[in-house]
Amino acid sequence: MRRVTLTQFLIEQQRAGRTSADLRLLIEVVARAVKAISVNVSKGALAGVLGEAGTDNVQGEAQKKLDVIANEILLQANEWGGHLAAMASEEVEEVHQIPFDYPKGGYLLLFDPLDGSSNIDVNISVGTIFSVLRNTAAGTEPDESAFLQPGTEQVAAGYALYGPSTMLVLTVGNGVHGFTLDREMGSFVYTNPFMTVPVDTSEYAINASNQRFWEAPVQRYVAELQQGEGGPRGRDFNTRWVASMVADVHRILTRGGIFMYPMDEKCRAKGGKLRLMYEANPMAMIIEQAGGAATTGHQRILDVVPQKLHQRVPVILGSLNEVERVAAYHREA
Ligand SMILES: O=P(O)(O)OC[C@H]1O[C@](O)(COP(=O)(O)O)[C@@H](O)[C@@H]1O
Ligand SMILES: [Mg+2]
Ligand SMILES: [Mg+2]
Repeated sequence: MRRVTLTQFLIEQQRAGRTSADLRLLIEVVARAVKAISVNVSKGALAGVLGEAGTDNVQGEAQKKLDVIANEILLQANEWGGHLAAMASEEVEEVHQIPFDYPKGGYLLLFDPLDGSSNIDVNISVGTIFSVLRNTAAGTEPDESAFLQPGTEQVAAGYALYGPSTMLVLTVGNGVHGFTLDREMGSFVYTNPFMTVPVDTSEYAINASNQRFWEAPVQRYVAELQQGEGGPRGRDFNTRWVASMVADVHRILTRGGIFMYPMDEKCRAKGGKLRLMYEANPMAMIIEQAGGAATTGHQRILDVVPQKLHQRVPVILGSLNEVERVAAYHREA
């Protein structure tokens, strides 16, 4: 099979009028930053990048060294790129402006620089998640309100998975495409065209230790799965929980499944666990582009009108028929 690189794939998307030259170049800059993060992640203790950074982020979470390193790599690479009006990151409270003397562009980039932080020190797959919006705000320094666009307004979304191999999975609104990093060549090679999520599945992902905090619809749904063949579902279900959203979602994109971080009594005050703008929205766009579905339980995630940059939402996504069943249980409740 002819080896196609990410650059060639994006040029073909541009020729087909699916991306602008600026968006193509922006994605290339993100891909370069991902390669640098991948080098740091794969070096681990050899590069002294494991452990706590000794600082907290806007979420009040203790930052890992790699959270800070990955954030710096993405900020620096994209500041210089010339395709952005501004950026937002899980690790930075305010909107990150492009330095005044740097060229600016028409896009807004949002990212979770290191997803699955609790797995860094135990050498389990982690990732990076990103989302791209158009800058609709007038003026040179977009503020938070410029970013508060529903997920339907995303022009691109993607994630990097730092696992046994490093992969980049993205959509520009024309299906979902996977690329594997060829470390010798130093480039991403097109390995997974048009990834799709099977509509049915027998595999679910949820942090079961939160069961006592779940709402009735999720209690009911998971109880039925656990009853297996002898229960109302009439077949057995298996479970997986990596606790790195990127890794759990990648498994679902590869072989199907349902991922749930629903509303529960533990995270109700915060509105949920996962962040809308740089975790839920990009993953929802990818899953929908792959034929799956993504809901808060009560609403399609991509239709949520954001109120705050670091807002959290319940997330239920994956194989269409299972996600619709969970949404139906919420309607019935
Ligand atoms: O520790 P828990 O409750 O299982 O939560 C795991 C979830 O938290 C996250 O690690 C949150 O993301 P960050 O690591 O980027 O903060 C998700 O990747 C994952 O799905
Ligand atoms: Mg995350
Ligand atoms: Mg993170």
